[in-house]
Amino acid sequence: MQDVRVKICGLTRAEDVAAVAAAGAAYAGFVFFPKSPRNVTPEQARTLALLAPPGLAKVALVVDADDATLDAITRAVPLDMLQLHGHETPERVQAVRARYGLPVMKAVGVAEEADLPSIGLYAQVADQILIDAKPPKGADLPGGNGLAFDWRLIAGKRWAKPWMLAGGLTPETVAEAVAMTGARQVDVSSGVESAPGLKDAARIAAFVQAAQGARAVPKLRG
Ligand SMILES: O=C(O)c1ccccc1NCC(=O)[C@H](O)[C@H](O)COP(=O)(O)O
Repeated sequence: MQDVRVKICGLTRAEDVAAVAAAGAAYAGFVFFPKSPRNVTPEQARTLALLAPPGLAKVALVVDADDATLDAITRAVPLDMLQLHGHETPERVQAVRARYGLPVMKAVGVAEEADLPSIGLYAQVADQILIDAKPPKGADLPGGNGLAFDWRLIAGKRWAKPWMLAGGLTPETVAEAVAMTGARQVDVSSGVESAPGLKDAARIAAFVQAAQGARAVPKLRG
């Protein structure tokens, strides 16, 4: 069975890229959201992306970004994927895929059973789905809040596209999350930081090691 693939999101410094590459993560995420402590400009992201070794996929995370914003990001940064983390409609997902020719991962927030149909809906149009915890009402950030959802909601579920589990994961919990949900890909931000926006190389290494050592044992639901 293949290793669980890991995405470390919200890199802001050259040493973060080095730590993510050294740990063996599959994806490096850059956040373009001014209110975030992890926000980077297209120029900063370009500098960081150019440090990534071959095999480390560079992902730009945007929130309800218009074409002008995406034009600026995609022109500046060598990217492998776009992550749409706002209220983008399925039509907008299709339009972004067509305009930029990059795979698109759509984030879907989950807090209860009623949130699950959206995953199937977006799986029809996106290349990947990020299944994340729904942000609390009034939160400043639509993601990256370090909050987990009840993993039992998705245990044993299958979707038509590859998906990634996110939300409040840590080096200490990721193995249990993988075992419970059957995730083959996981995404983390707060759980590998020493302070908001400050990535911790030791926690990144511990997270990747724990994720890759985990084995999915999904419980099938009736
Ligand atoms: O990380 C941010 O600051 C952020 C800002 C705006 C939208 C999304 C954001 N992060 C989303 C991510 O991809 C996170 O990795 C994911 O939500 C999990 O975050 P965490 O619970 O902190 O591990």
